[in-house]
Amino acid sequence: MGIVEKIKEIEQEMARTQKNKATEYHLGLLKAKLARYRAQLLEPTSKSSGGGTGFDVQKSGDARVALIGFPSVGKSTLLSKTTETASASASYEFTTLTAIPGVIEYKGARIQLLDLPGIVEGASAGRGRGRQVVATAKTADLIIVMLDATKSEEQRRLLEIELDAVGIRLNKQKPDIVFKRRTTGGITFNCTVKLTKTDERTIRSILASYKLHNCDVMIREDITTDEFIDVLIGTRKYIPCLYVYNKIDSISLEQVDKIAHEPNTVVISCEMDLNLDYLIDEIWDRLSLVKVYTKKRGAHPDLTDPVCMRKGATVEDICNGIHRSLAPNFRYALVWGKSSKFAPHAQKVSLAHQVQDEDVVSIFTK
Ligand SMILES: Nc1nc2c(ncn2[C@@H]2O[C@H](COP(=O)(O)OP(=O)(O)OP(=O)(O)O)[C@@H](O)[C@H]2O)c(=O)[nH]1
Ligand SMILES: [K+]
Ligand SMILES: [Mg+2]
Repeated sequence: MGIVEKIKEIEQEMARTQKNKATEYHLGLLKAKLARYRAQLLEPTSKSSGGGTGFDVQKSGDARVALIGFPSVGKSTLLSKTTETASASASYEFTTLTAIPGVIEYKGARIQLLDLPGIVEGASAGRGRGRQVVATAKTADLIIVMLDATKSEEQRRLLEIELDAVGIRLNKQKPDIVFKRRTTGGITFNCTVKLTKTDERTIRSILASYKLHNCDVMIREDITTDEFIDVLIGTRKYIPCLYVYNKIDSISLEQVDKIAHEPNTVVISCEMDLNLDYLIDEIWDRLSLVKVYTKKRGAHPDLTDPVCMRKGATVEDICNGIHRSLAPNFRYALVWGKSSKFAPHAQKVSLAHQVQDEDVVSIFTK
């Protein structure tokens, strides 16, 4: 029996099994099995079997945003409207057949926007180019799930299922679990909160089913069985997501108003140029970018060419972004701005110092 059939079989068994306290343990085991088969299916061991990798587009700029959606929702139209790159758009489905990168320049950041082919239900299981599309989504810093405002709500859930199947967790934080493999010593299980959605027995049996007999598990959050499996598998990607409803020119004002109030949602019309500036501003926000100005000794800071970094970036990241010879020869840096302890004066800092938006940094080398 192939992996796909095995997956089907487990899914059927799970659907047959009633969800209650008595079956929780059994369902947990099935989930673990399912996750293992899915991982096998999606991460082929030999390169030649293909399918598991995304489109071969070089990452560029400060962050990557991927456009995911069904055919003809307006992905290419959005790329053409917001970047210098033109991507063919047409009323027929599957106009776009490959990944097309464009660049949004905004607040000193260069954001790569990736137009992708439309996907259909079952994309993650290898239908058409769908698998390549969802694999590419995994490389993004932000995913835009693009939807047609004139179509049913169902489309959103279907896309979420496809992304979930390749291990993408949208708008979720990595669960607060520390998991360490050991070579001896058995299983050490610690929990700092009361577990209401899973229990120690289920977790221990999942560990056993993965043949993990020596490890430390520390759980610091009221997690579900699925979340535990996610951390165990370790290849999950936690990516922020914006739901963008296009074509609001074709629905009523009441409908627009209702959609716009959903969380993580932006409503636009590419054709009528509605709300596109707001969308770009939201993209910038969700990427959690910070910009930092560099300053040479004795000179004014260079305000025309900021260095763009992800939130949490350190002085070391800045060094590496400028030139790889910088960090090895680093002596100290001076930082002005929000991250300086002595603001408005400078603070002398080391490589590990975390910068904040709009800081000015001077780097001193040996
Ligand atoms: N009414 C309306 N139509 C739009 C809007 N934006 C795009 N369209 C139309 O929707 C159709 C599909 O647009 P595309 O940009 O090709 O869509 P796509 O998502 O890239 O499609 P695929 O590449 O085939 O997956 C075209 O006929 C566009 O003119 C909009 O804001 N309102
Ligand atoms: K199209
Ligand atoms: Mg297209």
